[in-house]
Amino acid sequence: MINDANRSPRIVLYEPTGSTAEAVLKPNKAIRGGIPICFPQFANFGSLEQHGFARNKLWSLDNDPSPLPPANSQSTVDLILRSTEEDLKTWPHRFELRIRISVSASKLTLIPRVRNIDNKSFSFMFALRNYFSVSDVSEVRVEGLETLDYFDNLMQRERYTEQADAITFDGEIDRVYLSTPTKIAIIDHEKKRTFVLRKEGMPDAAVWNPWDKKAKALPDLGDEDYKTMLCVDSAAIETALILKPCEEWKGRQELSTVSSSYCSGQLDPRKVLLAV
Ligand SMILES: O=P(O)(O)OC[C@H]1O[C@@H](O)[C@H](O)[C@@H](O)[C@@H]1O
Repeated sequence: MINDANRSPRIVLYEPTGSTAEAVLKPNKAIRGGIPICFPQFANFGSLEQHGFARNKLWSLDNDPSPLPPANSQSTVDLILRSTEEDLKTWPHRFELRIRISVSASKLTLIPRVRNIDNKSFSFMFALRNYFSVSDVSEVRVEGLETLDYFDNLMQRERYTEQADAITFDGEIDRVYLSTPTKIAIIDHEKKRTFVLRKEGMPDAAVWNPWDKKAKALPDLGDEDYKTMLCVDSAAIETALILKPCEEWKGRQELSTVSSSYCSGQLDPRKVLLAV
């Protein structure tokens, strides 16, 4: 961990072959990018602030990530967020939210965990909001969500069934795809690059792009930036996760990229992993 020129703490993960990942720790405001963590609520699906309070908090280094083994390499970091007295006023449940972040030459792995340290059960939603950098969103296809049901947040959360062979983008999108497979591919034709998202414990996938009008209304997004971004989240939204006292929930997400040799229709995890 280092302090930058503005004295903000930064966590930088290094991996021997040269990959890096960096997080800037600033209180009270989520970054429009990276992987903000939505907890204990997704979007406005409840009475808390949009996407819950966790993404706006300053996390700490977690020195006791048990039962995971201690992280003993420069490419892994464990972070923790504990409920504060202030949080308890709006969400009266004592929790520990942990995340292990590991970077390697071929993938970024996130292991989120939530532990109930209260004396009564609680339920929550969870999402890893992945901001993918793409060359041109109107040339991107997302595979793995076809034929699935989704809630359309642009249509008062009405439920629809996806009819397209793959998801493509020509306007604002704000959906939660339900009970998705564990692998989703985000295929960037122009960059000849495919992101492969593999997830466990988070059955849903939210897809968001604000498009031109909403991008203009977002103060922290440039007017044209919607063209080069796409959010595809690993999420548990439709069925809230429930924890009894002392119980812990654990999810897992792996992000990797493969080159353009990975084409539509090859969503076979073994092929994808061997090609990395
Ligand atoms: O601007 P935020 O809080 O990061 O959220 C972006 C969008 O995220 C979507 O998932 C929500 O359904 C939208 O309502 C929201 O506008």
